[in-house]
Amino acid sequence: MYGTELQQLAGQAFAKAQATGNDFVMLSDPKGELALTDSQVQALCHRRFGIGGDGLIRAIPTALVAGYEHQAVENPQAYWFMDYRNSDGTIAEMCGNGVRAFVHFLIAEDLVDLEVGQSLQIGSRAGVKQVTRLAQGYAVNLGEWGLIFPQEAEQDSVDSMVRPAGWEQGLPALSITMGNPHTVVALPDAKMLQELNLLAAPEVSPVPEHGTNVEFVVPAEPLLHDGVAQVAMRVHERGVGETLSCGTGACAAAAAVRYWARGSALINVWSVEIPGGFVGVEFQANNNGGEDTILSGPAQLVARGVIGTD
Ligand SMILES: N[C@@H](CCC[C@H](N)C(=O)O)C(=O)O
Repeated sequence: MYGTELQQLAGQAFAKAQATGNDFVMLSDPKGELALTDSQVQALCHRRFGIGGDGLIRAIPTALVAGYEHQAVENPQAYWFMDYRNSDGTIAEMCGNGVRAFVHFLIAEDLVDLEVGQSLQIGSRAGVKQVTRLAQGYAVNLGEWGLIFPQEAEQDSVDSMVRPAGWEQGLPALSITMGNPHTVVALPDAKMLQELNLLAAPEVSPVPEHGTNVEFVVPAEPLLHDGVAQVAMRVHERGVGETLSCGTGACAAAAAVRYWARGSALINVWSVEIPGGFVGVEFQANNNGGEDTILSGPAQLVARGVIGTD
């Protein structure tokens, strides 16, 4: 299985990275020569027949990405573009864990020089994002979050229904864009979150135009610990299945719980526990009257190698 696809890529150097257990095959393509097919991505991400990963990220100069060259013109600092693919080969607009892993990879490959405290601009399908290197990990400004169905949500705080596999009834949900789509559902307790079957995709109605990632959240009681709001989350990702973490999903989860509680004082600093660890989420008012979302967390390179089919 996938022998042909791997053969076609034989000799290509790769790295493997993870960020809170969300793992990626990383490829460097400085001349824009690697036009990967869906089945090549599936082969590389396959956990038995390939390298294994929730997704694949190709580092390519922004100026060479068809349809996104303007990002390099408007923002010459955004030299590198994060070309993200889900493990099934589909393209996603953004990956919050992936962009941290991406910058870590660029540093490790000597493609950029970035000291702690310095920031870098990264081209992506969701626009140019600023990533800052922290003493431990990275923080990325993912830009403005938004409601996918604003009219419905504003009437009711509920705009969709989600039915997890094996459940008779659906649960109320809120669909949020972080550049990519998310549908967030609150569960009453941690036991229910733990027992949830996420092997099959939950049923979402209505489905946002380009599909959705589904996050299940349990807010801590009390919500605040030392001024930080705490939630636990599990996710079923579009194009992947259940993963140990989803950075944009953590931001959407915090944004949804915050939206549901908007009658009381808004909390801006959140900690999201996922099966792969913890990420931080911060909301900051921006100049457009909206709110930017800043995601922070670790990233690590776990291996380097060369694709081969001997
Ligand atoms: N795991 C990522 C999100 C990856 C893309 C997602 N599966 C989609 O299709 O939108 C993250 O950390 O944000």
